[in-house]
This record gives sequence, structure tokens and C-alpha cells, in this order.
Amino acid sequence: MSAPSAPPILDFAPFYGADSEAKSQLIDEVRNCCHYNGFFQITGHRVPLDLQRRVMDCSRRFFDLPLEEKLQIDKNHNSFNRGYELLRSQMLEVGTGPELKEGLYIGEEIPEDHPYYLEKKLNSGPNQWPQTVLDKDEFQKTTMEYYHAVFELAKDVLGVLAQTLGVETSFFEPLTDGAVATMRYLHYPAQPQDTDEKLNRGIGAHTDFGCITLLLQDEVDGLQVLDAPTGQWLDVKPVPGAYVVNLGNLFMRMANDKYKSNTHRVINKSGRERYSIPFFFSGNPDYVCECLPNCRDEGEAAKYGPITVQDMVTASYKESYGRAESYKKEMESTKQERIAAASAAPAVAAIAA
Ligand SMILES: O=C(O)CCC(=O)C(=O)O
Ligand SMILES: [Fe+2]
Repeated sequence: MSAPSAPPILDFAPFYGADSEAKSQLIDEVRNCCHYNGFFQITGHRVPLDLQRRVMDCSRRFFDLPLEEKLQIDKNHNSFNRGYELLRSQMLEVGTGPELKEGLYIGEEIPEDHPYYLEKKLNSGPNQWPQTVLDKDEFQKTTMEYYHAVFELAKDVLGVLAQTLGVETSFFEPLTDGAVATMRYLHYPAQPQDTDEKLNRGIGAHTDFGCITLLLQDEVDGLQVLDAPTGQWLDVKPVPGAYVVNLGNLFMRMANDKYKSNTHRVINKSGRERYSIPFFFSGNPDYVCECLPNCRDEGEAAKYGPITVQDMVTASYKESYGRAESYKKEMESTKQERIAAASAAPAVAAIAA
């Protein structure tokens, strides 16, 4: 068995170019990554560095707001998963403590007369914008400009994934037309160096639910991907301007488990604050996920029946959050304590609470 290797950094530019040899090399490399652990990084994409910088600045501006301002747009106030998530709200990994991250959940602007809102489609509703953030109009504009730029990139990545399966680049258009995607501004406070690593997670070990995730990290490391055969955790090093791409459970299911949706986690041991922006591409909620072409050996049956994106992702949420649910109920009774802890000197007070 070869030594475990961290996700490689691939130049995505050949996808946009005319060099067919470079393009087919990119496709081969992506295919290898999909078989291995479903993770790779890409540079050479079309999301401008300047836009990435501006969006990271928006994220910092938001998290710098006083807690009571952030709580004005608490995502618990709505059923469509938009708005602010308080520190220590989630717990994805059994046997660890609540997660040391706060977030802002954002998506396509879906007004209340939109069919997706009326039909209660996945994460569909109006964005919950902070009213007191510095340069509020620029904040909203940059956030949505970035959202749309990454949405386009996600479509391009799916174009390459189609090619890894030997089908047309346009194969996933029925999935990407009218797709739902959710973006999160995430902030991981600095963890004191001596905190118990077993308990303190930025995000506990998990797999992503949807089709693909495109993650922008700042320069602070902390993301790790599990090398299943050896049980080793591999660091996914921040590369300026790059996206970490990983497949989610939905894609793995469609690929008859031939492509991997892999376990990953965040432990922020840097002693610094960490910011990241994952973009979760679920797909058109009504798209029926079936076994993709060329994912079965001769005579091999599809492992899974057809399911819509909506049902698959909703089921994943239920399964994953079910575990956290009872914990959260318990947490609810101590919510005021958590708010008090988060308002105090963030890192140390929050850890000690
Ligand atoms: O913040 C990161 O680096 C990873 C985030 C992540 O895995 C997630 O939100 O699902
Ligand atoms: Fe994740």
C-alpha cells in the first residue's frame, strides 16, 4: 500500500483551455482523487483573488459584531437554515464536545413568493442580513457576487467530474439548473494550546451531505482529512487562492460508492483565529439521483435506488443532527450561559465554559 498522501493541488486552468492533453491529465488526476478519498485542491480557477479577499473581509466584519447583533439573525428563528449559528451549537462527532465555531448561513436570495419557499425546498428562503455590519450594502453585494462566482465554479467542477465518468461535460445540467447551494461564513476562535484535543473540535469528524463542497480557507490551518486505510489524519494545508474540493455523500451514492465522500474535521491548534467559507452544492431539489454511468462493473447491481436531492439531503441532516438534537435540547437550557461565555473574552472563556 502506498503511503497516505494529502490532497494534491491541481491546476484547473486546462478545463478552460484548448490543450487537450493537459485537459485529459486533469481529468485523470481528478478521477484518481475521487477513487482515493474524494479530496483535492484546485488553483487556476476563475474566482478572482480580489473577490476572495473581499469576501473574507466581509466574514471578519460580521463576526466582529457584538454578539447581540449577531443573535438578531439567529438561524433558529427560521426553518430554512439561514442566519447566524452561535458558537458551540453543533456536535457532529460522538464523544467530543460542542464545536468551537460560529457561522453565518447564506444561500441564493429566495423571496417568500418563490416556488422553492412555498414548497419548502431545501434551505430555501430569504437571506438574513446583519443590519449593523459595516458597509452593509457592500457586505450584501460582495457576499452574493462571491456566492454566484463559486456557484459557476461548482458547475465547472461538475463538468470535469462528468468527464471523469466518460460522459459529456453537460451531463449534470439537470442537476445544476435550479440547484440549491448553501454557503457558510465560519469563524473558529483560537483554541488555547493545552486544551484537550479529544474533546475540542472546530468541527467534529463528518462527511458532507450534498454533491460537492468547495472550501476557501484563510492562511490558518486546521482542516484534516482521514486516511481510512491507516487511520491517519492528513493536514489539508491552506494554499492562497485555492479551493479544497471534496465529494459529498450524494455524489458517492450516485457513483455507487466508487467515488468517495470522506471523513474530515477541523481542530484549530494554531493559537490564532481561523476563518473559512465552505460552499455546499446540493443540486436541484427535484433531481432524481440514480447510479451514474460507468460506475458499475459488468453485471454489478446499483447499490441504491433512486432518490431526490431533497430527500437525500434532508435524510442526511436528520441522521446527523439527530445525535446532536438531544444534546442541543440540553444545551438550550444553558443557552444563556453560552451567550454569556461567548460574550466574554472569546477563546479562553468559551473553552472553559
Ligand atoms: O472549515 C473548514 O475548513 C471545513 C468546514 C467543513 O468541513 C464543513 O463545514 O463541513
Ligand atoms: Fe465538511
